[in-house]
Amino acid sequence: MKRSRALTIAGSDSGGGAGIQADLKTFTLLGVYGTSVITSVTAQNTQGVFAIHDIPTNVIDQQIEAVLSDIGTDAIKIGMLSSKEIVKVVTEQLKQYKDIPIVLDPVMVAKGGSPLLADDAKEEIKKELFSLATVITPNIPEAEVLTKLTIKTVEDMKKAAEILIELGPQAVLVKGGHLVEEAVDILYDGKHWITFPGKRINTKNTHGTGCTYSSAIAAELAKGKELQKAIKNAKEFIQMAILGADELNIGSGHGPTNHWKYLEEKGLEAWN
Ligand SMILES: Nc1ncnc2c1ncn2[C@@H]1O[C@H](COP(=O)(O)OP(=O)(O)OP(=O)(O)O)[C@@H](O)[C@H]1O
Ligand SMILES: Cc1ncc(CO)c(N)n1
Repeated sequence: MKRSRALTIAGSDSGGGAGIQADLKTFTLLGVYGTSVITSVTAQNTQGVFAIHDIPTNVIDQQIEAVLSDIGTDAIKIGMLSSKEIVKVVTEQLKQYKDIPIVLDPVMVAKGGSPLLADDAKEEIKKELFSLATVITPNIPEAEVLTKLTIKTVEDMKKAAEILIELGPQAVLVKGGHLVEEAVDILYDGKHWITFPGKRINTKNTHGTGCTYSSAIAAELAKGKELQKAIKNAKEFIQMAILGADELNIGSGHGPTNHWKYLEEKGLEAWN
């Protein structure tokens, strides 16, 4: 059977809950053939980040080249890009592939608070990479850093989206996982507002929710879904994964979400 293809350009999480590992699991469970470009290797588990080693930029460049010159891809998810130099090399490569949908998750800090992105890389991402994205998916703290707003409500999330759309992405999805009451996400394409509601689930096991969500959106885009439908399915995927997280009970800190849950609930329909 022919499978759609998705590429993740992100950091490695040795604990398997976030980064490249979460992305490849998500791609597989959603029926998509996954490829990867590793930007950094982190020594990480459910308790924290203990080391970060950036991959040399020429090796990142060659990974992208190796994947795209032979295998190709139907969508790209971008996660951790820890330095300005890494942002530059990824931008230069992706400028050549303007027709491939790109989901850009502007990852800045891990759940425990460890920074995953240098300050000057933030500016470079805003200036150079945002305009290549089909959708950018900041969480609330990331949207605050990018817009310098304080975000406490859905109205604040909308104000942030209005600022971020001006930086050139086709759409902005501000994620409300950090809101107190509900986990509602807001999509804005410069004209329309779409709300993706979500019940807040009370669990400490939310390591990698952002990575899993953005890679689920990329997988759905790879299968040919429109952006809105891709996000709707991905939201259902992440909600189920968070709901099932306590069953998994991995590690003693912030454990990963349950990537299998959506496939368990939907059966092979998950692959369509
Ligand atoms: N406790 C929760 N209950 C329900 N949904 C949640 C919860 N936490 C996050 N979400 C949802 O999960 C998705 C990911 O959002 P979130 O804001 O957690 O990303 P993130 O902070 O980038 O994650 P991370 O940096 O840990 O990978 C969003 O759809 C958000 O609404
Ligand atoms: C490698 C990696 N990417 C992203 C995140 C954000 O959750 C993380 N903790 N680790």
